[in-house]
Amino acid sequence: MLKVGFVGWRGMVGSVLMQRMVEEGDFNGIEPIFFTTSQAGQPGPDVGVDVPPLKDAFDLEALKALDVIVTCQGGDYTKKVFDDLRGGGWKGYWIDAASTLRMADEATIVLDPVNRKVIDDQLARGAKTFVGGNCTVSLMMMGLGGLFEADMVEWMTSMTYQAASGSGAKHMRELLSQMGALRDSVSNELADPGSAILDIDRKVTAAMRGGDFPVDNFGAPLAGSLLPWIDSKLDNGQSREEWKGSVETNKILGRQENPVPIDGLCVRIGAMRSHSQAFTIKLKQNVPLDEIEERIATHNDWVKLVPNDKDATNESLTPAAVTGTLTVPVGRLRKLAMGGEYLSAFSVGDQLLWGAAEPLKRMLRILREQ
Ligand SMILES: NC(=O)C1=CN([C@@H]2O[C@H](COP(=O)(O)OP(=O)(O)OC[C@H]3O[C@@H](n4cnc5c(N)ncnc54)[C@H](OP(=O)(O)O)[C@@H]3O)[C@@H](O)[C@H]2O)C=CC1
Ligand SMILES: N[C@@H](CC(=O)OP(=O)(O)O)C(=O)O
Repeated sequence: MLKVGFVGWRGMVGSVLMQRMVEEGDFNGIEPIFFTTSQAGQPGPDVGVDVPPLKDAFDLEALKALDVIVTCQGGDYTKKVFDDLRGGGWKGYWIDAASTLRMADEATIVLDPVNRKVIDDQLARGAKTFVGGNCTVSLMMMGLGGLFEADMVEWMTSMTYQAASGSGAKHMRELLSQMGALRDSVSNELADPGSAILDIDRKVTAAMRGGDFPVDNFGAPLAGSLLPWIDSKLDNGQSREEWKGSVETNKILGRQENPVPIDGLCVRIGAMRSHSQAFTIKLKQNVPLDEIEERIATHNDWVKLVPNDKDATNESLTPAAVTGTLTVPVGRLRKLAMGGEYLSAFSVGDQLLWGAAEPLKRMLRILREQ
């Protein structure tokens, strides 16, 4: 039986992973051992099978006894532990949600509905390090995988609308606090249907700019606004999140030699945990729309085509509709005014499911099936 260590299981991504593994009976047939950076010795979580008390996540000897380590603890933990473990001769499988190792030669980015062949090839070569992709990248690939599979894409832009959860639990709470503060700033006016909307707007704007508006985590108002920068700045003016769109997509596809150019702007908006993206896709050829739709819809079991009309779009192609589900709707598909090779598309996906936990859960299954 595989001895599998879980680190970061009580964080936001880890909790979603635990929930999905329990739902699908994934703790049966493995020996799970839970680790912590702060609660060693306390009882482990209830996952439907007996588990020992929590072990110290920095105890290299305890980690070395494992066949597989699954970590959702974050990049700092990976940096602290991974090299020492490998340097100490550990040859087990490392499955990680953090970005730290993604672009390392030894690492394979996992998204098996899209790149199962790449994963299998890497396993056959003896690869042991598997990392979940960036959330916007994984969600884009789940939606548009059919176009990449058919090698139809010459280049693509992705303009993102990313949820607060991508920054962590504290940011989700802050977004709600900001929403509450805006509402509270005009509660009297809202109770009076005759109050002037421009007065409401003025007060809300003043509240948003006020010194006591809660911005400790985002550093600026998000509720009632947006933030067109995610992560750090690179020398070429891209944000790191924008850079990942190209390098990670091409690595997932195993196309580092002949990459598809992908670029765009990444924007934080006031959604809770589903990321949305608008795409402009330059096709290699003027392919009819029905063939494009067929390619997209049949690529995997989770992508769902949404007809390009208002009711269907507002019903199915929104964070409100998608959050908490594995469905990745793709809609707003139409040829753009620039010509028959220019396609628009819009997709939405739960950032904690396909964007983070689900690819890791499935990678563990792949290892078990070997
Ligand atoms: N692939 C992707 O797209 C994504 C990847 N990530 C990655 O996952 C990592 C973890 O992210 P996330 O889950 O948001 O991190 P969290 O901050 O929710 O959790 C990280 C750790 O914080 C500790 N912790 C301290 N207090 C609490 C508390 N009250 N509740 C729960 N945990 C607590 C836990 O460690 P302990 O038990 O040891 O104290 C936990 O494992 C990120 O750093 C990132 O690298 C995140 C989002 C998307
Ligand atoms: N950066 C993403 C979330 C994330 O954790 O990405 P990564 O796994 O690439 O660091 C966001 O803010 O929405």
